[in-house]
Formats: sequence, structure tokens, C-alpha cells
Amino acid sequence: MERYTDDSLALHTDAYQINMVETYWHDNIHNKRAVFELYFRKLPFGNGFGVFAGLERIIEYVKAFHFTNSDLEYLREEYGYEEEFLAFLKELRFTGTIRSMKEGELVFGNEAILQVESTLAEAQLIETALLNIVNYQTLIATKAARIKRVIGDEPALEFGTRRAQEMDAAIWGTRAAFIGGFEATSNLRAGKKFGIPVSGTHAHSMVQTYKSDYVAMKKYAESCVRRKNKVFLPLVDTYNTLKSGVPAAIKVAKEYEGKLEFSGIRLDSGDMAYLSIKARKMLDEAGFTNTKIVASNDLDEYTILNLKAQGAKIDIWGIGTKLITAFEQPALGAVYKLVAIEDENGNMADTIKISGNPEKVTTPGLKKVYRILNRENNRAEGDYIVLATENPEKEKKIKMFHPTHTFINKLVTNFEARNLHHPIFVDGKLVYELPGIIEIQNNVKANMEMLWDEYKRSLNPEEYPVDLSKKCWDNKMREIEKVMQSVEEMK
Ligand SMILES: Nc1ncnc2c1ncn2[C@@H]1O[C@H](COP(=O)(O)OP(=O)(O)OP(=O)(O)O)[C@@H](O)[C@H]1O
Ligand SMILES: O=P(O)(O)OC[C@H]1O[C@H](OP(=O)(O)OP(=O)(O)O)[C@H](O)[C@@H]1O
Ligand SMILES: O=C(O)c1cccnc1
Repeated sequence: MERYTDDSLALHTDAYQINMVETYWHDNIHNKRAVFELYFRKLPFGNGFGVFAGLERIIEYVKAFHFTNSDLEYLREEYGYEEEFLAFLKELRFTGTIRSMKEGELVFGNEAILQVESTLAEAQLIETALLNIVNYQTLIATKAARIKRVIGDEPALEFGTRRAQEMDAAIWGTRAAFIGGFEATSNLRAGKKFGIPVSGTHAHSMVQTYKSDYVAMKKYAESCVRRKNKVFLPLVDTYNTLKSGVPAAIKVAKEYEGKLEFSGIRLDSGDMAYLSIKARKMLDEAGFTNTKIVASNDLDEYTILNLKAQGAKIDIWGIGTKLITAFEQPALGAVYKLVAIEDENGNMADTIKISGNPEKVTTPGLKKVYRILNRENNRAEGDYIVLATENPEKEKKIKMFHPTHTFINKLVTNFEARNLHHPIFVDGKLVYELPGIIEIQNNVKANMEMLWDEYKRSLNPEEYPVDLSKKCWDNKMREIEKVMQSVEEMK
């Protein structure tokens, strides 16, 4: 039984966020300006690039952000937060600024995908949901782009709803897969909600229901004929692919010649290299040279690459479980870190988090992220993180150097510095117009064109440079030094 109406996402957060905000509120610092950056440290799947997805849902979430009466009642009844604090929460809306990369932008480790500049309380309360959204959607968009790189121009269909980590993951994962380059989904709700093309065949159960490939396919053909697109794409592996399934499909297609579109057959088990080659021959000999072969069953980029190497005659790929669950690596690991906060005098002061693990040391200050594009070949030289006060768009040459191994460096001239952050909310107002889903997918394709092949290969790609400007790097070193000193003084 539902005890409180589930009517908002404001409590879709960790309890510690409310605890921190309560502390700040008591201390009257909840309205201090703060800047948080959202980024991941390491690309997933050993891939050379990531594909950002999640902004659309973030916008939905931030726009609607407020505590409802049932949220407040729950906090009051179950945890006894004081009335005045609850009254403060009741009035709370997001009034800050969010800058973000566009969905479909290629993204790399240690660069801010998104920045939140707002009151400390607001920034803190939205952290968990923002990470929840970006971590999943970016992971799936990246996996999809990785699989699609192996597939090439052949269509890739998303089949994962039944295996996804519940309904939200199926829907938003499907959208992320489309952003990453998939052509269609089997999920009708995703088609309806996002305008993604939907495609579908049929299951083994239909053949089992009629107890015969031929009878099931004939009945199926009868209903296909009545449909607008007349697509006939039967599953051929229920009993015996080459002896029963494919011959039945050919027989029915001949009986209905001119009345339906025999667009393909689907293979879902067995040796798919062998079966696809044999089935192709049978279809061609029957005159169905344009009929495609769809393959599904536990596919991922590794199996697909292997099937292609074996000369499999597969034209369309149906991919479910391993895509939608990011089977190989189920979490991205993006974090949300405070990089600047208002000081006692009302000025913004940079902050840093030091860690025993050098990879976890944050880069302080409000920053901008630029993609440096070589004007001669329109390829990316790398990403360049600068302090907010810098403007590489106006510089003639920049020195890009590895932030850890600083001796690895290059001087870049004749470049375009493209700011990757766009204002999404300004002072609480949505100022960004969301592009359509097809436009986002096309942007990914265009962005990929700007990346050298060595960053795009699926096995052991080169590390794409994500560098700090000299000023940004110096600032980081200064902040590290300051913290070290204050730790020494505390001893
Ligand atoms: N020629 C091939 N080379 C490499 N892997 C293949 C080849 N053919 C099929 N596979 C893969 O091998 C795995 C096992 O296939 P198999 O048909 O045995 O699946 P299954 O899960 O036992 O079948 P079902 O889903 O009907 O229970 C699947 O992941 C499939 O994608
Ligand atoms: O394997 P995936 O990449 O997730 O693709 C989706 C799978 O879902 C369907 O079958 P289901 O797995 O439900 O049943 P099966 O085990 O009989 O194939 C379909 O036939 C695919 O095999
Ligand atoms: O349409 C299909 O063939 C399909 C859809 C979902 C899962 N497996 C297959």
C-alpha cells in the first residue's frame, strides 16, 4: 500500500543531501553561491570516447523541482524535521544557472559535462538525480555508439526492454541507444514518447501456438497484408532453421507475392555465421535477393565483430540485454564536485578536494571546456579546459600539455576553439531549446567525423587529450599547495 502519494521527484535524492542542507540552513549559509561540476574520470568499456545523454530528462527534472505536500509530510512524520526548515523546503525552487554540453556531444574523462552554479542548497539537492540520469544515459549512449561503430551502416535495432533494469531504464535507455546511433527500437512507448522509429518481428511462442512454421507464418502473413507497411519478417529458428523455418518463410512469401513486403527473416539461435550464409543462399536462389537477414540473441560488439570476421551474411542486428544493461560495465562513475564557493566577503573562492589517489584530486575554479579543432583538417586536437576568465577563442596559438606528464605537449595554431558548454537554465529560467532526437543523433555522427580514427577503434584506443590551460593548471597547483600548508599547520 502506498503510504504517501508519489507525486514528485524532489526526494529522489540521498538523505545526506537533506541533512547537509539542514546544516547549511541552520548555519544560514544555504544561500551562498556555489559551483559544482559533473564529470566522469574514466571512459567506460575501454572506449576512446563517450557520448553524452541525459540533458532532456535533467531539464524535465529541474523544471519541475519542488517539494510537494506529501514530500514534506513524509519528512515531518518519519524524520521530524523542524517546521521552519520544512517551510524553507516548501518554497525552494531551482533559481540557479546550469551550463551543459549538448546531448550527443562526445565527452572524455575529467572534463565537466555540466556545471551547476546556484545556491549551495539547490545545487546539493539536485546532485543525486543529476548523477543518476547522466550516469545511466551516457553509459548506454556510449555503449550504443561503440556497438554501432562495429556494425557500420547496417541497421541496429534496440531489443532490450525485457532485460532492462526496470521501466525507466528501458525507456530512457532506448532513447540513449538511439542517440548513440541505433536506427530503431522494439519499444512502442519509446516510439510514442520520443518519436523513435519502432520495428518488430514475432516470437517463438507464435510458431509454438500454431505448432508449425508454415501455418504460423501464413497466419502472420494474413495480418501483415492488412498492415499499412505490409512488412513480413518471420522468425525462422523455432524448430529447424534450414529445414523448416527458411523454407516455410519462402513458401509463404511466394504465396503472397505482390501482396506483402518480404523484408527479412530473423535468426535467433545456433551458429549464426553458418546459418546466415546458408539462409542467404536459399533466399537468393528463391529470387528474394533483397530480403534481409536479421540476427538477434545475446549480441554485443565482440560477437558482432566475430560474426563479421566469419563472413556472416547478416544485414540487420537486434541487440538487447548487453546494450540496455551495459552488461560489461554497469556503471559509469560520474561524480559531482564543488569547485568554487562564496567566501565570507561575498567573493567566489576556488575549492579543491585532495585525495591520496591523484586521479581523484579535483580541478578548482569555475572553468570552460573547449574543443580545439584544427582548421586545416577539421579534426579535434583535444579538449582544453580554461578558467572562466580566459578566452582561447581569441588566442592565436595555445600550448596544450598533458596535465600529469607535462613534458608531453604541443603548440597548436590555426585552430577553432569551440565552447562545449551551453546555457540551459539562467537564474532559474530555462533558456535552452531542446533539439529533436534525430538532430541529436545526427550531431553525434558529425561530432564523430571530427575525431581521428585512433580514438574511435574499439580495442586499445589512443587516449584523447583533455588538457588544462597553464593558468588553470597553475591555479590547481596553488590550491594544492594551500591545502598542504593548512594541513601542516594543523599538525
Ligand atoms: N558463429 C558464431 N560465432 C560466434 N558466436 C556466435 C556464433 N553464432 C552464434 N553466436 C553467439 O553464441 C551465443 C550462444 O548461441 P546459442 O544459439 O547457443 O544461444 P542460446 O542462448 O543457447 O540459444 P537460445 O537463446 O535459443 O537459448 C550467442 O551469444 C550467439 O550470439
Ligand atoms: O538476446 P538479446 O540481445 O537480449 O535480444 C533480445 C532477445 O529477446 C528475445 O528472446 P528472449 O531472450 O526473450 O528468449 P530466448 O532466450 O528464447 O531467445 C529475442 O528473441 C532475443 O533473443
Ligand atoms: O521484434 C523482435 O524481433 C524482438 C523484440 C524484442 C525482443 N526480441 C525480439
